[in-house]
Amino acid sequence: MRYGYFGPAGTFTEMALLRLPGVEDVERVPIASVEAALEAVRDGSVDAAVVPIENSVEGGVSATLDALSSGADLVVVHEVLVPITFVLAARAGTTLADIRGVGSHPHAWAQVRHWMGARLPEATYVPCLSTAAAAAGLAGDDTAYEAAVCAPVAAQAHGLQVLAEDIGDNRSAVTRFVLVARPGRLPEPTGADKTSVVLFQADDHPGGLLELLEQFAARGINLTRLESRPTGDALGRYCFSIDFEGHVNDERVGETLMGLRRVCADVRFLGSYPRADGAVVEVRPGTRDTDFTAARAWLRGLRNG
Ligand SMILES: O=C(O)C(=O)Cc1ccccc1
Repeated sequence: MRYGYFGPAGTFTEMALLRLPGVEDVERVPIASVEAALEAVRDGSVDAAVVPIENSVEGGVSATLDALSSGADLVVVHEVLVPITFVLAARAGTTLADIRGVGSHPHAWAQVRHWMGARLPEATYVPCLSTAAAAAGLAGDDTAYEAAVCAPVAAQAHGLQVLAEDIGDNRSAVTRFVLVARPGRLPEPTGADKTSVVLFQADDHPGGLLELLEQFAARGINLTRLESRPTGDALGRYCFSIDFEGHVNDERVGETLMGLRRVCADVRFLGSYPRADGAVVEVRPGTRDTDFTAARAWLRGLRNG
């Protein structure tokens, strides 16, 4: 098996990949952007790819959400949660006073803003493709920045000096990563599963979002993430990217998806997969599989007279 990941080596995404079960037998292929990593899955050059999707501080990773909601269908087959610790790294001999520019990934920069405001208020942010790419840049001598915000492993891998440790504004920051594959066999239901979809509505109308939410509420389904993303067609046109508890094989999830299919112009199914936190889904009274099958049998009886 070949797994692509948002690289180069030393990104937080590589750490997520290393936490996957059976990774010892997997060939790891670093790919410099999320879009290219997902495209490599689509064109078959890798079997699956790991990308960041959601951050407990910054919210959804737009590049991932947008690349999953357009183009050929892909599905999430696994999720991984990684606690994130940032360091400020620089070439040997650099002091805080020498730093004019700081290179990093936009999601990393957003999570160290307060630290930077307090300790390096004059420093300019230099956007880089990833935290590890920012660190790798410092291994050469021609960069528009003197320090990088990256993972401790990336600083170490490039022989950089760590000027400050644990500089994240929120010490309990966690990023959620997903393993994405071409549609095929679904992961088995475990009782602690999540399902992801992107919902497109035909038009903009009062109560449009409520109509979607009602489908979930009526079947006792708890949402774990809800984001609106521009469709790109026109200003004000949005789709909804949603994660919710349950597996597509659960009756209540199947009924919800059918309800959504009726009221949406398009429902893009992004997979059912085991939850990384293992939290068992609490099924509300009246929404168990047996409740749905009994209700269906009752209706069949009515129709048969
Ligand atoms: O740039 C990286 O190392 C990534 O994997 C993306 C990222 C950046 C910041 C927090 C979590 C993931």
